[in-house]
Amino acid sequence: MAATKVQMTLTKPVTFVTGNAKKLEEVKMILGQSIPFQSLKLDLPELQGEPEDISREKARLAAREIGGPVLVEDTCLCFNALKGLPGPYIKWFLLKTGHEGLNNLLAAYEDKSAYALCVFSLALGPDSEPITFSGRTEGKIVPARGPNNFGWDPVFQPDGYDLTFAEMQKEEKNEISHRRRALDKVKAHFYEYNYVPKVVDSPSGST
Ligand SMILES: O=P(O)(O)OP(=O)(O)OP(=O)(O)OC[C@H]1O[C@@H](n2cnc3c(O)ncnc32)[C@H](O)[C@@H]1O
Ligand SMILES: [Mg+2]
Repeated sequence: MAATKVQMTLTKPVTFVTGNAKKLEEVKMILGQSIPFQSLKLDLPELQGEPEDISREKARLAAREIGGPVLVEDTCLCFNALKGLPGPYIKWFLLKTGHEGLNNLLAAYEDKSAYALCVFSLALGPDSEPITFSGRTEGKIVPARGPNNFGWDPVFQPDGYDLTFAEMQKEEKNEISHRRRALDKVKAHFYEYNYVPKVVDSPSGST
């Protein structure tokens, strides 16, 4: 028996709202042609709370601003020794204390393990409840290595690699990153609900 699929045609293209050009660059590289989207540079408020709640609220604010379907994301860098902090507050910690300060935060602890967490939220409009998609990459905090052109990339070394995110080729980071893992879920959602026709990643055997 054929499975019934919910069909939700989007009347307007999705707008990815972010104030961060580097995020946008990675989202474009990761999504390629799979999900058509437009982008808008807008600095949304830095909210407090649990990562999913922050991301969801960000989407509500963005959808109100745009009046149509939006995608936003919030990124956390979580230190296990600090029970997940700085987490969603990493932007300010990085800004105020720099890469060295992030290392110093862990000076009193043996455990340097950390994880990068990216939470995307999709809101189909100002009155729709946003849906979240999380991606996580495990690693550790190390003294900065590599080019300093995207946030905390120089101090994050993913598990199983000798390179920090900053030392990796972009393609390599995008294969294993928190952002990639979250976007795989976003893509699956778009395909499942037929927002867009599936043009890539066809399951083997299908045409
Ligand atoms: O407008 P938005 O999308 O919120 O962009 P933002 O720069 O304010 O981003 P966040 O609020 O999510 O804060 C996350 C912080 O972590 C940084 N960041 C985000 N993703 C990163 C990544 O993949 N590698 C390194 N740093 C990253 C980013 O530059 C911020 O300082
Ligand atoms: Mg932000």
